[in-house]
Amino acid sequence: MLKAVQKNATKGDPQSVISAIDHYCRNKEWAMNVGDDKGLILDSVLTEVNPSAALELGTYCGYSTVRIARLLSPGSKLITVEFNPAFAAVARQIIAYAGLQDKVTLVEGPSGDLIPKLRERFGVKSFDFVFLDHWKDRYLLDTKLLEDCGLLQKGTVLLADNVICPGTPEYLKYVRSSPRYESRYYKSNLEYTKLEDGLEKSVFLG
Ligand SMILES: CCNc1ncnc2c1ncn2[C@@H]1O[C@H](/C=C/CNC(=O)c2cc(-c3ccc(F)cc3)cc(O)c2O)[C@@H](O)[C@H]1O
Ligand SMILES: [Mg+2]
Repeated sequence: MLKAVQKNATKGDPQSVISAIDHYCRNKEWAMNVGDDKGLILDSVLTEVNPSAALELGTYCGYSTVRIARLLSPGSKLITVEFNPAFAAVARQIIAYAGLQDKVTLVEGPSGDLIPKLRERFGVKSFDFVFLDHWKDRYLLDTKLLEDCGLLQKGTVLLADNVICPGTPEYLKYVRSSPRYESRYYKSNLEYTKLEDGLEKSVFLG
């Protein structure tokens, strides 16, 4: 994937990096990026929120990191968390190739350990936007951790990938039944396939 970006994308042009990855994953080797269909929903929710502090759980190769960072207003920041050093190394190169390294802080380590340290280490008061795309059975735990650490504020938008496939049943149940969230499902399809998948947008009500 990294080679495909370096070969086919234009340095400093995030859209060309996104297109190169999508082309590679459609034609050469499938990969678990949020992809272009769900990516358009991510783009529209992000543009609507226009966050000054955004968090991504599960960088993987940095595809959604680039999608998010390219739409951030000047001075806004994205913190992305990845615990696999090999994926983090690839993501750093893809983010840099897109020219977005100044907007993105990639933190290596498990989200469970890092979330409680984000305030002291990065001066984050709270997040306006959180993209969840890491292990599906950790969405709920980490959402509760973000609540407990006071990193969510009234109006914070959580956007969760894969709520249908592979699925995040306990997370969905929580955000859809909790009085502290206003939740909505965006139907789409699993990246680079015709299978159904979707994103769940949940607004924290405080
Ligand atoms: C331990 C929890 N904390 C974590 N802290 C930091 N990074 C974490 C964490 N978990 C996982 N990660 C990282 O996030 C990424 C994991 C993503 C998991 N995603 C999926 O399993 C996934 C899987 C599919 C999928 C769908 C259909 C299939 F047939 C096969 C796969 C589609 C997707 O869009 C997916 O996001 C990796 O880079 C991993 O190293
Ligand atoms: Mg995903």
